[in-house]
Amino acid sequence: MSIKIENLTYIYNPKSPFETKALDDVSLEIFDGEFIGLIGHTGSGKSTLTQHLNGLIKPTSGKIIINGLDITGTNVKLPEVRKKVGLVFQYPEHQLFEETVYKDIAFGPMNLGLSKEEVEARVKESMELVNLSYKALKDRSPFELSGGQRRRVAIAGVLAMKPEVLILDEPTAGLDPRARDEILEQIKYLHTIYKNTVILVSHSMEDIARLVDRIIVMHRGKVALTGTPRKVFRESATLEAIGLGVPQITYLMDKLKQRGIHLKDDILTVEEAKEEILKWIRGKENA
Ligand SMILES: Nc1ncnc2c1ncn2[C@@H]1O[C@H](COP(=O)(O)OP(=O)(O)OP(=O)(O)O)[C@@H](O)[C@H]1O
Repeated sequence: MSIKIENLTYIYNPKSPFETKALDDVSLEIFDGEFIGLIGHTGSGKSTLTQHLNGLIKPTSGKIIINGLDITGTNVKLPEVRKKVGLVFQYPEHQLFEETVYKDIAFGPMNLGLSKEEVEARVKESMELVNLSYKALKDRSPFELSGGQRRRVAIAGVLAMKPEVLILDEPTAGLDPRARDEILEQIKYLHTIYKNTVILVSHSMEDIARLVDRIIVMHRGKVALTGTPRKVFRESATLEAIGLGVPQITYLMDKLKQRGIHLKDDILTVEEAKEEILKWIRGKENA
């Protein structure tokens, strides 16, 4: 599914002393099957933007067109939009409410009016996708599980709806590094098998650089930069000016360049850096 955002502005508490312009004339396009990383400082407008994409918030002005349909129009059926655009909120486990893992994950598909068998198949499949054992956990209370497992249950609940657009707002916030890496790898895996459109919101360049096709950087309610991770990381001065660091490896490569050691320009991972540095050493030895 493709998403087109045209001149989107959103103001919280308009015409009051608490008025805040959270989005300021944002225009951008997200293509079918893209894996997007939406990055920005706290308060830059990321959550406000994502909540517009399934109609949770109506724009102050501007349009959101999903697969050709303007979802800000008056006669649009928002439940239909929400079947297609799944949003995993920040700390989604706070919204778990059923007494068993099964019931929680089944809640969305049941509301779609699917048969009992289809609901069960979807619960099983989505639990497998987030690496939760169906057999061992389906009858447990979500509240007995670890933080990482509860997060997975909440993500599985959205996956069970089979959304064509999957939006995850800081899905790893508050998790330990291992749980964070596992969840990010699973999201990447999901995208490779389903080829759906994925928007992953994050504070951290480091976390998402390896995963996404394109990064959109938000700053004070506007799009500050957009492009492939390699292209965006070349803008290290702009990123630093808005208080977003580049991955450590990019920083290190910049420092080497300043000392006259010119390696490939757009290194993203430690493996690539290792290869380039070894190549450089071999070049020196043979010189
Ligand atoms: N419910 C609300 N009422 C009033 N102002 C709000 C509300 N939600 C967000 N804002 C303000 O809108 C601006 C954008 O906030 P938003 O939550 O969209 O940013 P964000 O980039 O998602 O931040 P974070 O990374 O902390 O989630 C901020 O100035 C924020 O204080």
